[in-house]
Amino acid sequence: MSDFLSANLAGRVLFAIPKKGRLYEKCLELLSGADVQFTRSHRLDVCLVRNHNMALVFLPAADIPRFVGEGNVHFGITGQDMVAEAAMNELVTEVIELGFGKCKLQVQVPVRSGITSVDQLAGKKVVTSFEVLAGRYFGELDTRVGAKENTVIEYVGGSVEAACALGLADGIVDLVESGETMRAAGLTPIETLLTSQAVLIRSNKPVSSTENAELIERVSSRIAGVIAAGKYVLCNYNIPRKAVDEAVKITPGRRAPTVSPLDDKEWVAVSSMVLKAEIADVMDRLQSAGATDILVVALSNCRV
Ligand SMILES: Nc1ncnc2c1ncn2[C@@H]1O[C@H](COP(=O)(O)OP(=O)(O)OP(=O)(O)O)[C@@H](O)[C@H]1O
Ligand SMILES: O=P(O)(O)OC[C@H]1O[C@H](OP(=O)(O)OP(=O)(O)O)[C@H](O)[C@@H]1O
Repeated sequence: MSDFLSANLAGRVLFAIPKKGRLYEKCLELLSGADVQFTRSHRLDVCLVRNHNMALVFLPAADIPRFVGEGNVHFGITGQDMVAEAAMNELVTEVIELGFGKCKLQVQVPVRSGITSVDQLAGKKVVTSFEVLAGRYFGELDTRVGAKENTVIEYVGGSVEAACALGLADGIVDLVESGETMRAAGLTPIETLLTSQAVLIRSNKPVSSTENAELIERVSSRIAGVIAAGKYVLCNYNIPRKAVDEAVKITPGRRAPTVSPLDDKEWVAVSSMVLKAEIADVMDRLQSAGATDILVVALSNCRV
């Protein structure tokens, strides 16, 4: 790290971001939505934030839980799977589930192996990048089934799905999202160890100054706003006054909908936040209740 950087890091809030991989682009979108301004120079994994007393530290997603848990950085974004694998659940607090990087950690075996239950893997060989979680899981399994020999857990850093075909393993423990990688490798899932998504975590160690504690709070709250904006739309419509009670039940909003008078005494205008995933159904029900001019507006940001 340059002398300039180390001198300027002192006293700043440190925020860890995955340096590449599945979560990287989404994290950049979040930082932009939260107006965290920075320029990442080509070779550097630390950069100063221009508009806050903060620096970003770009780290492998797997290392972020430990850095946050041990208090080397104040907060960060990583996967729940990484927090569990690093055994850092007690040392960090999950502040926000971010809704991306969703996947499952599954035990998989070759379709042609005929294995249908994890019990059949006891005493055999399992390859994984999640040696802690897999080790704990198969350790308990070995005890439960009274295996004569312990299941062997072998670590590989990537391309785990190739292990069975290469004769290295009887089964693997790996992440699955669409299932494409698993199917292409001729594998099938027989057990789910955990489900995961990206999370904002903060260290349980105390923050040295009130200003820094407030800054962590402010940036977390901005990120929560960006995430909420992605989940909700704003639904505006006109409805006869006599039907407004029914309409409000359909669009109760987060706290309560805004109901405003119109120039026509018999009608009111309603504005309410609605979950994006439910909007089509909500529009159908509003129409049946007598609503007209139903407009749905995307939110680019919000504070909830
Ligand atoms: N296929 C996937 N779909 C969704 N999320 C995933 C998927 N694979 C991994 N993730 C999530 O993204 C996190 C980071 O995974 P990724 O494979 O990008 O890590 P990495 O090993 O640091 O990057 P790289 O593979 O580029 O070295 C995982 O811990 C998991 O939470
Ligand atoms: O179910 P799918 O949608 O196919 O995704 C699963 C794949 O994604 C992850 O690997 P990634 O592509 O991140 O590369 P890696 O093997 O380098 O970790 C994971 O390890 C699987 O291989």
